[in-house]
Amino acid sequence: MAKKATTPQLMVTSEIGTLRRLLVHSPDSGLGKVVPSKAQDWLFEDIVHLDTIRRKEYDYYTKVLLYFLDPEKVKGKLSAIDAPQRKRNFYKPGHKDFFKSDKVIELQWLLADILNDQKTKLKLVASVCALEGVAYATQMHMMELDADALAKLFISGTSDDNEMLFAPIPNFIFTRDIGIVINDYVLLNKPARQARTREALLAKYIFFNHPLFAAFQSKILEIPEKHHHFLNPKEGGEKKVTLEGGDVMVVSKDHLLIGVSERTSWEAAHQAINLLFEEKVVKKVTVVRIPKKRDYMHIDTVFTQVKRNVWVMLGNFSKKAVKRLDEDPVERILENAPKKDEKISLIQFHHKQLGKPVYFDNLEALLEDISKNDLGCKEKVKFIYSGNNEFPYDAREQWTDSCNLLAIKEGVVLGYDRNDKTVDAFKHAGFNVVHVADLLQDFEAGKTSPEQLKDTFILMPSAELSRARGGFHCMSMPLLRDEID
Ligand SMILES: NC(=O)NCCC[C@H](N)C(=O)O
Repeated sequence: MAKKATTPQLMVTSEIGTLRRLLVHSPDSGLGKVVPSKAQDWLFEDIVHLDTIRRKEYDYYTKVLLYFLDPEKVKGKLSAIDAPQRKRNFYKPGHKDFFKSDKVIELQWLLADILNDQKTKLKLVASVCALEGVAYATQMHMMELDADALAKLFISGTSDDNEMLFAPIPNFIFTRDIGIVINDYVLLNKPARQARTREALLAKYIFFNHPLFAAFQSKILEIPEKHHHFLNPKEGGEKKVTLEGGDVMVVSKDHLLIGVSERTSWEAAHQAINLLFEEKVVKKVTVVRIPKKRDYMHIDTVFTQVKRNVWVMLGNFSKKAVKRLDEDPVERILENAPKKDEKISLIQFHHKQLGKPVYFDNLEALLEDISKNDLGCKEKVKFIYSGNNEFPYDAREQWTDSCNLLAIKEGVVLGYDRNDKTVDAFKHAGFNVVHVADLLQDFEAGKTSPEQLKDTFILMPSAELSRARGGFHCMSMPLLRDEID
């Protein structure tokens, strides 16, 4: 793709405008190398079965994305693509039959592209080897590899002759967390966890070197560390500047949400606000502070947007939960005393009145304000709750990403098929629910089309994927969405 003239387009002004272009990464062989003793360090909840996660789960995601964003690649061809003798070659970056879409863009493909340039190759080999403590002789050997083999090695950690040279980066499938497009800017991430450091390095090289982003070089933003941070005696302490894309949501062209969470620090939110206001990227930033908990990780694990007036969220941050505490003083004292970090707090900054922030009491109040005041929505704003807000399904289903949905166009979302109570709540709210396999069959049979779909929850198989602890919002980095009027 590097040498082809592509129309470089980067523009995301909402969470729900029709998706036109995104970055993805399909599960590579590194996921099949996660061992139980490293699963937690590598941020997986369990080990996964590679063939199942690919063939029975993620490949459906690829197909449905292509059907919506780049239909010529798949329309009328699905049974041939999936024929056993084709050995999934369509889905394998580096294979001659790979789908090579410039709408559903595979990161490994972009990485191989930039590695065709000798100077970039030299720099990136040196950087990866320094990061992973690779011996000099191996580094020299890596310089001999061709671009496809090297890209594969950088991601999976394993060479073509099956030698594991360094750890895999199994979380690279969660492309949301490598960077975020805000209007026509790209904000690069600073991962909080060691296991995701190589992802950030590869992403940085791709954004600064791939022709797809050539026109946007001055708009790639890196969050600065604090001045003289290296002199700070508290290494790894509270003041670390870390920010991951799951904590950044572009809810309108003027308004950005930044989560402060297990992964994104106050310090990073602070630096990002200054930078974005300085560059005039947005006019308003709301900081959504959530408890630092593995269950919640990023703000997109507790809420996402479905339509202008519909949101899915976890009931713990609802006004009902807040009100219940207000009405029962004993509970409030008990709730607040031992773990005051357990509540959500919402503070909104306007670039012209930085000293006068606006506070919201609960998540619904903020989301309703966005729907009505940022998006001009006249209809009643609706909230669909994880697990239909019934204990214990609310917590169980949030854990398996009931709140982490990807809007492929307004009202049409992709989510896991295992969150039964949440799906029931969607039905109750008037949404159609369809399994992706049936939907693709209907597309192929011409019974329906992406354009015809409205208010639909597309059920995606999830037994293995959910063990990696992220949903389709996490598995997508939108580059281009239509503006919503
Ligand atoms: N945006 C997201 O919420 N991403 C999910 C990342 C899951 C990954 N296993 C992690 O723990 O970083």
